Amino acid sequence: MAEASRLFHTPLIPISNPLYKTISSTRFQSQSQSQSHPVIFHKRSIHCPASTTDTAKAIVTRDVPWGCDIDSLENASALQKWLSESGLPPQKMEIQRVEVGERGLVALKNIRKGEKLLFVPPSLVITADSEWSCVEAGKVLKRNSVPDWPLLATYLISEASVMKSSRWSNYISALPRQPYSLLTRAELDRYLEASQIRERAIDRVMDVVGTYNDLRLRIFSKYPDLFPEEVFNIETFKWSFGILFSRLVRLRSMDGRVALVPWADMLNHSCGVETFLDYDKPSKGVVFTTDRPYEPGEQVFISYGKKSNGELLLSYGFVPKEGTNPSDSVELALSLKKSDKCYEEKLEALRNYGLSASQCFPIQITGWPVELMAYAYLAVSPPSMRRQFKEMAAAASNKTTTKKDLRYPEIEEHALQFIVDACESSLSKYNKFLQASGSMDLDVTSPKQLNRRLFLKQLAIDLCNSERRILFRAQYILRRRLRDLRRGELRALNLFDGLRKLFK
Ligand SMILES: C[S@@+](CC[C@H](N)C(=O)[O-])C[C@H]1O[C@@H](n2cnc3c(N)ncnc32)[C@H](O)[C@@H]1O
Repeated sequence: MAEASRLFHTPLIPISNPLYKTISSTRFQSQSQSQSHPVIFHKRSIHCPASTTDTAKAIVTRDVPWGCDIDSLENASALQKWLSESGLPPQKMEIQRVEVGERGLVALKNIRKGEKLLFVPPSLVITADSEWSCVEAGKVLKRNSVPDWPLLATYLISEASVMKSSRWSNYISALPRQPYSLLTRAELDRYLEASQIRERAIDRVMDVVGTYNDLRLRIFSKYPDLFPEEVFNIETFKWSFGILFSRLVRLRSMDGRVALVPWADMLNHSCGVETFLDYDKPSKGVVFTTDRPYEPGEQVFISYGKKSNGELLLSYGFVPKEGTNPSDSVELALSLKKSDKCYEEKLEALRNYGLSASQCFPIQITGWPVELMAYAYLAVSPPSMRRQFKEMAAAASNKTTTKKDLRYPEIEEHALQFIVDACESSLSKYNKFLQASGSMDLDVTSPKQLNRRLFLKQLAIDLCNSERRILFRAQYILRRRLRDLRRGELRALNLFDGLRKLFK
């Protein structure tokens, strides 16, 4: 099984470091649509006293290049040229406009299965140890032990702000100006209303906002010459975090370091391949090994990991075609009923195993986890079964190794019906969203905003359809089980009746 090379579940801020604890209470003021538009800085000097290059001391007098439109190939060609001049060996692929993923790497020659490709040298890889154009800014962040993610996010902004003086300027210019991997709160409310992935997306935005606020409070405000607010602000942080979410990789053979790997990050994801990026010690470069052959003209893919469509949307801003992702799953929320006579007892049992009164379980097209059934048993069990609450809660938790596959025939029908009802209620949200999406207001003034909205709307519809499909399937299987169970009970009843009559 290919392990995900990409790392996007890492907490942005290690909890152990109190300085960078997430501010979970951070409130959003609707960060609004402007988030995704290039931020333009005028005539603001960044005082960069110990910079390595003369030009890095430069005064920022022009607009900062915050990437490009993702369908523009001009910047991608400049990137390709710069990379080969900077030590990237000759490649069997080049950046082209592609059908899947806008820009991607396309085979120029026959590529065999099992062939190693790329060989990006460490000198062309961006890590937390990369040199800063503004040396002093880097020193301040390191002195404050800023973890890798926020450090790299600040690094990207800092390098972008010195434009051509940064050695990464060709790379930064080719990055997308509008990463779709970090949506605004308003967008999440509007488009992800039906999906449970919305909660995770909100947490992610909160983490980014919290991280920025911490950095601002504890570092940026103390060094305004190094980190002027016109440059280091929440809009630019959302941009840089959006880039990190969709492009950062964890290189397992480089001690698990997280890195931006120019060129390699032009590879798009396919659910049909299992190969991923890693550092290759013998060749001293970042490579991947193909798991299928490619002909000239074919787009070459890697795997971003075994992720559901919702997770792919969350981190990368795309949804694979319906039915093409074998790792797809949907979160189904189950809740204890407040009217349950044993509500408090059940809740206590759940809490003892780190669960709560409302819990999500992943459902796949092939089935659901045993923990979901255990939770359903607990939710429907009558007071007479209170002695079993503890074992049910334990089995509902994935943190224990106790017997999971519990069966309580006396309440099985109830438990199955309970899950069917949860599917029903979830499906009605999807149906409502899909019905409403036809009349969704897309009346915006700027064409760029309109593009973004249309794009997000389509993503939301695709996600809804794929999640709904899994729920329909689960509901179908559950209903069949219920029918069989009821038929079995009826047959047993008839048999019992027949025997009674016989003995009369
Ligand atoms: C690591 S980058 C890959 C290069 C990217 N296509 C570019 O032009 O910069 C990841 C981004 O590529 C796009 N992408 C990757 N795989 C995709 C796919 N299977 N379908 C649609 N978009 C994809 C998404 O926008 C994602 O955020």
